[in-house]
Amino acid sequence: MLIVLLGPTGSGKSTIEKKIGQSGIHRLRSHTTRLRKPGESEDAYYFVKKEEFKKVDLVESVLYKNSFFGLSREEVEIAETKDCVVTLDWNGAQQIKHRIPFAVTIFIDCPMYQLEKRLPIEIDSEKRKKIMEQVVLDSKCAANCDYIVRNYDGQLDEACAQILEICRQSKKSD
Ligand SMILES: Nc1ncnc2c1ncn2[C@@H]1O[C@H](COP(=O)(O)OP(=O)(O)OP(=O)(O)O)[C@@H](O)[C@H]1O
Ligand SMILES: Nc1nc2c(ncn2[C@@H]2O[C@H](COP(=O)(O)O)[C@@H](O)[C@H]2O)c(=O)[nH]1
Repeated sequence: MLIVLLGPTGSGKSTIEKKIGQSGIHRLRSHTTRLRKPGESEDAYYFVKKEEFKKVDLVESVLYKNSFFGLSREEVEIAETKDCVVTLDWNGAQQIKHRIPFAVTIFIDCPMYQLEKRLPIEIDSEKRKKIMEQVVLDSKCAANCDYIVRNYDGQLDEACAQILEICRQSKKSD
């Protein structure tokens, strides 16, 4: 079973991945050529050089902000026997939907004003404006996802419970 999370920055995708991980949902690890961000955990991705990335057997890949991201066949195969979650952009999610019939896409929804409040305080107004413009673009894919789950402020437990329920129902209908 493979759950693919999508949603704008700050909607809570990594927080949800961690929380549903406590219920036994395994997080798949993507490869990327981007550098590790300060404070980012070492296992957030397989951080690799472009030459190495090109050699990986990938099920899907995208070029995003000058860096490559992709999910390897080896990672996807884990989802054949285990309940798994991965966060992808819309382009990658479409590729996965074509190739992995049991993948379920879930858009994580949050109101704009809450997303803006969740942005780190040090981000200046110019950058905030750009990020929020991208939020509008990223939100357009919601209607094409299999499910939309609200992760409004204070509703993390409810959001995770809904995702676990979707996982249960999807396995039943397989
Ligand atoms: N239900 C919620 N209520 C309040 N705060 C939340 C909730 N869910 C997540 N947050 C907070 O919102 C912030 C952004 O969450 P997170 O990093 O999980 O988002 P994301 O979608 O993974 O973002 P990005 O795409 O930028 O990596 C974090 O500070 C997190 O603690
Ligand atoms: N198509 C894919 N998109 C991916 C993958 N791993 C992450 N992502 C998406 O890339 C951007 C940037 O991520 P960040 O860690 O730099 O914030 C974000 O939209 C992720 O959802 C992947 O394997 N394939």
